[in-house]
Amino acid sequence: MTQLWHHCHAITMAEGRYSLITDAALVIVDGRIDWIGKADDLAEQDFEAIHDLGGRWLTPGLIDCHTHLVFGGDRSGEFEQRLEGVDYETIARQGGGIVSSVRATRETDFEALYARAEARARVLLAEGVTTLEIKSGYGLDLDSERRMLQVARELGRRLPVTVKTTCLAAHALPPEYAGRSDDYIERVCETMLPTLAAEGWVDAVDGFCEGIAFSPAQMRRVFETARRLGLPVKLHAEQLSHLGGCKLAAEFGALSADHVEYANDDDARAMAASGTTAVLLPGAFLTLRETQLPPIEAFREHGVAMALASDLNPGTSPVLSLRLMMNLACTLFRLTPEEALAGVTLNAARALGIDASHGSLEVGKVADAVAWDVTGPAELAYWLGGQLPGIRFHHGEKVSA
Ligand SMILES: N=CN[C@@H](CCC(=O)O)C(=O)O
Ligand SMILES: [Zn+2]
Repeated sequence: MTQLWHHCHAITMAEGRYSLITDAALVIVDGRIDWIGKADDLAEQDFEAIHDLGGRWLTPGLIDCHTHLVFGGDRSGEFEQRLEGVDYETIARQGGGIVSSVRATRETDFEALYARAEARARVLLAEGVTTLEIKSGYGLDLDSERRMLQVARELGRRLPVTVKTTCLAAHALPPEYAGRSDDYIERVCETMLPTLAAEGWVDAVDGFCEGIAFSPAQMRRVFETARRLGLPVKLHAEQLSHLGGCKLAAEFGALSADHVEYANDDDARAMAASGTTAVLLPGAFLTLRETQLPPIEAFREHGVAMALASDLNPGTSPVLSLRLMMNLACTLFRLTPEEALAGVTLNAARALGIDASHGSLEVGKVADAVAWDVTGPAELAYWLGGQLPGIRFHHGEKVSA
């Protein structure tokens, strides 16, 4: 089907910059952008559908490239503990944290997991998200990890959103492997990843490289397995300390290294050389009251693409707003509003390995877009989250939340 979208100002985000086209028009053919430019330059032609965007500002659809939005239970009790001064690592070492979400998720059946995840996803979609990355990592056994990934895939089937799944079996040590982390990594590499990959549930592989999770050597084993399976990798790296996760990610050509508060100039050089995107997660930074800022200047200096994501999870980032992350990235990390918008569009697409087809309003890319009722692009980072009025398109289809 051939559509005309006109009467708008297009913020294309080509090359990660606004690359603004005022009084723009787009021709959409079968859900992809076939032409984009000044409306005055568009040749006369017939269209099956015409959308007058009423002078709104049109951006690429927002991409949340790091979420754990499938999980059972909640961790509000931990929130109270942290307010009483018990830190995240201590709670994890006491058997709480991720493992408490594992217990709750293992006890939750598919339909209940799906219902809770759908409710969270709908809030993000209402804010303008058109692509979601969703991780496993609260199952930590084959059946529960599979169920999480199946819920993620089902969200992409039932909702107007593109879902990319990531297997995060190397998220934490399950209770039944207490004191035997190498044995668990063996189980992940020899059984869980090959099985879940062969069944088609996995688009990428992730891990948590941290003192309270897995070592660089253990993550190396997981990455070698992912490489053998032909799967791209990403890594929760340098979140609470500097262990060398960013360098390992860069060595394996990872799509992204995420959190990266404790990354340094050397890490930035290595990530720039490997094309690894830095995924900044200000929701976790704020929730944990972290004080170590990610090396933003080093990322800028070495040309490391910076993405932003909600990191929606019950422990470190119980947040239901990607646009709030844009504001926090500006306010806490001093990104510019333009960098923040690139962080949730083209750079987020890079972090998922889909920037050939997503993340900017350019010919050949999917027609995922939002026509915002704002006075200009800076407003998208200015308002602290919440649903701004606008029209959302997914693959060229006008969709409600
Ligand atoms: N750090 C590791 N994983 C999540 C937290 C998971 C949890 O606490 O439930 C994160 O990205 O912050
Ligand atoms: Zn995470």
